[in-house]
Amino acid sequence: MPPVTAAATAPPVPVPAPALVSAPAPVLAPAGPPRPGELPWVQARMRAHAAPRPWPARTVPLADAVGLTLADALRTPHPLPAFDTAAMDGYAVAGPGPWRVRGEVRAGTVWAGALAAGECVEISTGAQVPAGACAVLPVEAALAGDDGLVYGPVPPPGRHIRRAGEDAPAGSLLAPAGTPVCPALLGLAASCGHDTLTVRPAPRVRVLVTGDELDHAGPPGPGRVRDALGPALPALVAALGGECREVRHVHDRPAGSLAAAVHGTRDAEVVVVTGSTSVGATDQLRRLLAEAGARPVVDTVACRPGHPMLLAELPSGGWVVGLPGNPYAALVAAHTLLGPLLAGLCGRALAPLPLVPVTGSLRPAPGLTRLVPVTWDGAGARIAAGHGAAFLRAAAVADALAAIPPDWTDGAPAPLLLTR
Ligand SMILES: Nc1nc2c(c(=O)[nH]1)N[C@H]1C(S)=C(S)[C@@H](COP(=O)(O)OP(=O)(O)OC[C@H]3O[C@@H](n4cnc5c(N)ncnc54)[C@H](O)[C@@H]3O)O[C@H]1N2
Ligand code: MOO
Repeated sequence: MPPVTAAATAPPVPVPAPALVSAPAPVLAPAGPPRPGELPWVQARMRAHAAPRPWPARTVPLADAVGLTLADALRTPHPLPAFDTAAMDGYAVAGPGPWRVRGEVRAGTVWAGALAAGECVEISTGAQVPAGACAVLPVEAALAGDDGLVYGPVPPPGRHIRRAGEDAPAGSLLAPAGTPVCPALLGLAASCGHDTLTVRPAPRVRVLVTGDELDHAGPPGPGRVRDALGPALPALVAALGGECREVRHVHDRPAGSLAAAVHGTRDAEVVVVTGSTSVGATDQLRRLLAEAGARPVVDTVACRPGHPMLLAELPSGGWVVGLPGNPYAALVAAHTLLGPLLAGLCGRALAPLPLVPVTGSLRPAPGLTRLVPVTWDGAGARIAAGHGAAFLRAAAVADALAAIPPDWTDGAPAPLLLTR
C-alpha cells in the first residue's frame, strides 16, 4: 500500500500564547507529560512554516536556479511539442500505400511542401511532419523498392506522430510557484524556451554555537565536550533549504556576548543559536530575546527530546531559532522549526509527512510526540538503537525521524520526516 500523508493539517487546538521567559520548570523525566505552554509538535511545525512572509524573488540564469524555489508559476509560451513531430525514424505517409518518396526531412529542418495521397517523405525522429502526412511508418515496417516506392502496412491515422500541443497547449501552467527547482524542472524550463527563472533564494543562516565547555578540535579535554553541532549544522541547514554563511562560537560569559552576536548578524534572514535554551545560569537566550523585544512564535514544544526549542522574530524582521544543546535534541528541533521556517521563507509548502507502520520498542508518552530515528525499507520503519537526547548514533545511520504519537503501539503508523 502506498504511504499516505499524515495529518499535517490537524485541526488547531487552542494553546496559550508563547512567552519567551518562562518560569523555571521542575526537572521532569524526558518522557513525562507535557509542561504548561508546550505547543503540540504538529502545530509547532505549522506555526514555524506560517510565520514568515516569503522572501523577495529574483530572476537568475537557469544554471543558478537549481535548488532554489520558483517564485512565479512556470508556463510555456508556445505549445509543447511546438509542431507535429515524428516519433520514429521511417516515412511520413499520406493516404494508402505504396507511397512515392518525395524527399527527406531531418530533425531541425522543415520540408516545406505538402504530401498528396500516395506520397511520403523519409523522416527522422524529431523532425517536423509535413502537411498532408497522416502517420509515420517505422523504417522496420517499410520496404523501399528500386521503383522509388515504399511498401508496407497502412498505419492508422496519427500513428507515431506527436501532435503540436498534445503535451501542453500554449500558456499552460507546468509547475506552480513554490516548486523546488530540480534538474527536471530546469530541462522543462529550457524546453519552453526560458533562459532565466524567477526564484526565491535560499535564506541566509548564521549559526551561533554557545557553550564554554565545548572544544572545537580533537578529543575533548577533562570535563569538556567536543562540539558536535558546529560541524553538523552547515550541512543540515543546506539540507533544509538554507545557505549557512557562518558558524561562530560564542562564549557563555560575559553575559551579553550572545546578545552582541545575535544583533551582529543582520546580513542573515535566520540566526540559529545552539544551547542556551534552558533555564540554567548561563542559558541567556530567552532573556536576551525578551529584552530585545522579540516576538515569540514558538516557545517550547510538547515533544521529546528537544522541548526547549524556540522560534522568535526580532524587531528587525530577522528570525531566531533556538536549538537545545543536546545534539540529537538539536537535530529534532531543527527538523521541527528550522526546516518549516526556511520553507515558509522560500514560499514552499510544508513538506507532507508519509505515514508508515513503525515497529520497535518505545514507551509512548501521554500528550507528547516522541521523535525517534528509524531505518526504513520502503514498506515499514524500524526504530534504530541508540537514540538518547545527547547521542547521535541512531540518527547517524537512520533514514528518517518518526514522530511517534502518544497513542502509538508497536507496528502502528507514524509520520516520517525523511532525513536522507
Ligand atoms: N532545570 C532544567 N534543566 C534542564 C532542562 C529543564 O527543563 N530544566 N531541560 C534539559 C533539556 S531536555 C535540555 S535539551 C537542555 C537544553 O539546554 P541548553 O539548550 O541550554 O543547552 P546547554 O545547557 O548548553 O547544553 C545541554 C547539553 O548539551 C551539551 N552541548 C551543548 N552544546 C553542544 C554542542 N554544540 N555539541 C555537543 N554537545 C553540546 C552540553 O554540554 C550539555 O551536556 O537542558 C536540560 N536541562
Ligand atoms: O531532552 Mo532535551 O529535550 O532536548 O535533551
